[in-house]
Amino acid sequence: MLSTTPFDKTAAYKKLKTHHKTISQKDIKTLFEEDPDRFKKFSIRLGDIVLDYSKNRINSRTRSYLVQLAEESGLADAIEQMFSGGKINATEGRAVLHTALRNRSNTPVEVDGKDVMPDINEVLEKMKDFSGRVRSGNWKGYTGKEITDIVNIGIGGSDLGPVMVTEALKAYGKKGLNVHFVSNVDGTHIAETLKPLDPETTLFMIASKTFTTQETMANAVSARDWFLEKANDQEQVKKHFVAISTNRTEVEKFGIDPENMFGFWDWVGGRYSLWSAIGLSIACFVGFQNFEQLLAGAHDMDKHFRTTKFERNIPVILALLGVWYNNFFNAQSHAILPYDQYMHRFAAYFQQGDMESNGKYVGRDGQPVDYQTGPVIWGEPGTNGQHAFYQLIHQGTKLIPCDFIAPATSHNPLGDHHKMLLSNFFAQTEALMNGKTYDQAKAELEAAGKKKEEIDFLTPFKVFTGNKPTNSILVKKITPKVLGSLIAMYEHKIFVQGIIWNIFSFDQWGVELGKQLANNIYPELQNDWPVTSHDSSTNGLINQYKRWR
Ligand SMILES: O=P(O)(O)OC[C@H]1O[C@@](O)(CO)[C@@H](O)[C@@H]1O
Repeated sequence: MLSTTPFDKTAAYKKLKTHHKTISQKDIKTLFEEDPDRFKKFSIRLGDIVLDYSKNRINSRTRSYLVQLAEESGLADAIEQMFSGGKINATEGRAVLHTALRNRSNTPVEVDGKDVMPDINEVLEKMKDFSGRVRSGNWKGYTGKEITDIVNIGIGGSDLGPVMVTEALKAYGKKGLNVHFVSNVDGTHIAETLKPLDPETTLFMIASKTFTTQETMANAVSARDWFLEKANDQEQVKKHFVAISTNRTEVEKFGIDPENMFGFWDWVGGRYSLWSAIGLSIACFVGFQNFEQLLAGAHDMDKHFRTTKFERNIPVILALLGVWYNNFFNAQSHAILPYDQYMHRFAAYFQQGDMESNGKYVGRDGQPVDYQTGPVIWGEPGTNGQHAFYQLIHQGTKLIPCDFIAPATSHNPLGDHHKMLLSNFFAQTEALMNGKTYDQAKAELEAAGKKKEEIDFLTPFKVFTGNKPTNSILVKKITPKVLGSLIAMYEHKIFVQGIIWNIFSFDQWGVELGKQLANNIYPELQNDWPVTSHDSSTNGLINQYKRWR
């Protein structure tokens, strides 16, 4: 198990506490006035990605103390333990090796003394063959027709990654091959999805690491019923159902041909699994070569993360800035704002990635921590967010550090749209930093010819305090490779923060209690008798439901 000094017991923490008192007296605009060359000092270029973190409440001293915090937290060892298959998921006794799934260097990675790369490559070959057959039309349905629609049935990490990536890479999708995603146990989700589809040309991918998740199994049974209603022959299931899981026994019990099973391993966390066979819908949609580019991009970021000194290390810098605001400025959330409509599910993906990893209150020593851990992650694409919640980010009372992400080139170069989009991308971080002073607001109202009493009344509402921290991540274009690097960048940011907060980032015991209680209530809903087994609120709600249904 990793031995690290608890966060608030490090020497760096004490230095940062003292430093915070002085640096927080200066706003970011002043820091730029003192050192106009900040962009050069506080930006990092990695291939087609530039991270500009100069619009933050930091100077070189802040950065050096934050880097010291990372060093004191044992980060260097922790990184090596992860990449080399150490069982750092201690409460489940597992390694954490999503990095092996995209280890395009193919260097050996051992788990329990066995190199896992041959198994990984075998599954990749199977994915390549299968996706090639589906895309070429060689995989036929039970009436001999080609597949036109793929339905991925899964939830959490067995859904969010494929959804996000197939949306972000829609420009690479194969015409005539549609992907759909069913996750919610709410019957509406599968009912609405299947309405326009034809069982003869629909292929279901049942994606579930455990193959026991209630929502996924319920949806899988309903999908099979829908299919058999028309096919009316159990024998035909194997032409329209494949399974993606670690649980062969449950896959066979469901009735899916083991030949049609794409396996992965317990050292792949659900929220880190899109690189595994869980990415089969991605490979079918964008083609296996583009899926390999996605892996290659992530591998580039892995190599950067594993070999670059912390002050020039993109995931480490992002993680340390997050700790700076989370733990020294009491920011409760972090916004991810992609200025790219195809990336509209990117923030949602990292709601699970970040909050299921670092939404923990018990430290690695088994004791409750006495400091803040994982932030709330949220966000929407720009420019939509500007018309929804930027009011609060600009003039609210809460500090919300934001990551702005944008591609220099669009997949849809239509007129001046992209220039308009990027003008907003550049302007927002400038506005959040500089704000607008009282005198500037007043002068604008005077120039607009407003009367004195109106100016005196309105001016305070038009003042922007500024000094709102942002990171800008500018990429050349959202390609499979760049996207792979961006996803891995945030994965490693999450990892670094978990090490610094001295928590276990790769289990998710917090999702169990709700499931357990739902399993107790579900049988109570099978009849009309009033329930009395819960508190008055739960009893009251269940009994009102029974009266209404
Ligand atoms: O892939 P599966 O085993 O069906 O789990 C689905 C999701 O359920 C969880 O909430 C764990 O129970 C997520 O961690 C996971 O991604």
